[in-house]
Formats: sequence, structure tokens, C-alpha cells
Amino acid sequence: MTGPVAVLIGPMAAGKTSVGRALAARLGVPFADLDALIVQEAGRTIPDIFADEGEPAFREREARSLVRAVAHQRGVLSLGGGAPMHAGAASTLRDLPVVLLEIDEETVARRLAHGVGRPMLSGEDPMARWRELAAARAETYRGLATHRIDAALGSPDRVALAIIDALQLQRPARPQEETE
Ligand SMILES: Nc1ncnc2c1ncn2[C@@H]1O[C@H](COP(=O)(O)OP(=O)(O)OP(=O)(O)O)[C@@H](O)[C@H]1O
Ligand SMILES: O=C(O)C1=C[C@@H](O)[C@@H](O)[C@H](O)C1
Ligand SMILES: [Mg+2]
Repeated sequence: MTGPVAVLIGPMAAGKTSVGRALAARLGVPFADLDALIVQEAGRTIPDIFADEGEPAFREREARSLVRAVAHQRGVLSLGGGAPMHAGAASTLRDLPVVLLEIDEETVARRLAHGVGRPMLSGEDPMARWRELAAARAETYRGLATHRIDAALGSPDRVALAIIDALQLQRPARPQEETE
């Protein structure tokens, strides 16, 4: 089989990075996060890329990094919240197992209370901005998703298990966890 076993998409703070890492660990496969790949390739942080080059240039970087990641990644790949909104990036996702992490606003508000480094949420009212972006992106997310998972149902590991069930992925036997 070629390509990632699962690509995680969804709104900011849905848990794409945390759940993706937990899912890869459960499956015993590599994990890659598109934001981290972009930072690695650019040698700069995401806020710095936004400040230096602006959002459109970041989206082009993101789409290029996605093509490379899909070609090389055989494990779990988590995207940034805005990645699927680029037409080229969206077509890169076609025919892949794409998991949409769905999340409610109250849960996000709790998670964002601890978060920094999200230039798309800068300004006076990050939750209003989150709501606006989530609404504007929802239809595109749903159009690309082969599976939709409630990302508020428990810990990242619990959400990872729900993905394993939904996609009927195989995981290495861990006898001590068989009763979960
Ligand atoms: N299932 C979960 N239960 C509790 N906390 C979670 C869960 N998933 C994620 N978190 C926490 O929420 C915050 C955001 O998670 P994470 O960075 O994984 O989201 P993301 O979807 O990758 O966001 P972004 O779009 O900004 O990359 C982190 O502090 C993380 O620890
Ligand atoms: O939702 C977004 O537009 C973003 C989400 C993050 O993962 C980063 O990719 C960046 O901060 C932009
Ligand atoms: Mg992330």
C-alpha cells in the first residue's frame, strides 16, 4: 500500500497533532505533522513565516509540503487547520483515507486557553475568529473526509482508538490492553 494510512484534518485545536501522534503510536507506524514539516523545511516558526511572507505564501508552502509528505509518508499524517482550503492541497488529498476531527466550540475554548503561536487567531477575540474560520471551512472539510470522528470523546488515545475502529486499521497485539 502507498500513501499515509490516515490523514487527519479539522479545525484548529481539534487535536490533529495530539491524536495523530497517539494513532501512530497505537499502530506502530511513523507520524508526521505538516506544520512541523513546514517549520523544518523553512527553518522558521509558523508565526515568523506568516509575519515575513504573509498567509498566501504560507499556503503555497503548505501545499508543496503536503505533496512531498503524501509521497513519502507511510504512517499517520496530521495537517494544519487551513491546509485543505488550498485547491491544490485538496486535490492532493483525493483518494486518501482522510479523517475529519469534529470538535465543539466549548472544548476548543478550554484548549485554546493554553495555546499560543496560532497567527490565524491573533487579535482581540480568538474564539470569534476560530468560530468564523471553522464555519467557513466546514463544508470543504466534510467534502474531503472519508471518515468523521468526534474529537471531544476523550483523551487523544481514546480518539485514536475510535479512528482505528472506523477505518478498521490493524494494530499490533498488546495483550495487556485487550480489555480496554
Ligand atoms: N483529546 C484531547 N483531550 C484533551 N486535550 C486535547 C485533546 N486533543 C488535543 N488536546 C489539547 O488541545 C490542544 C490543541 O491540540 P493539537 O495541537 O493537537 O490540535 P491541532 O488540531 O493539531 O491544532 P492546529 O490546527 O493548531 O495544529 C493541545 O494543548 C492538546 O494537548
Ligand atoms: O488553521 C489555520 O489556518 C492554521 C492552523 C495551524 O495548524 C497552522 O498551520 C497555521 O497556524 C494556520
Ligand atoms: Mg496541529
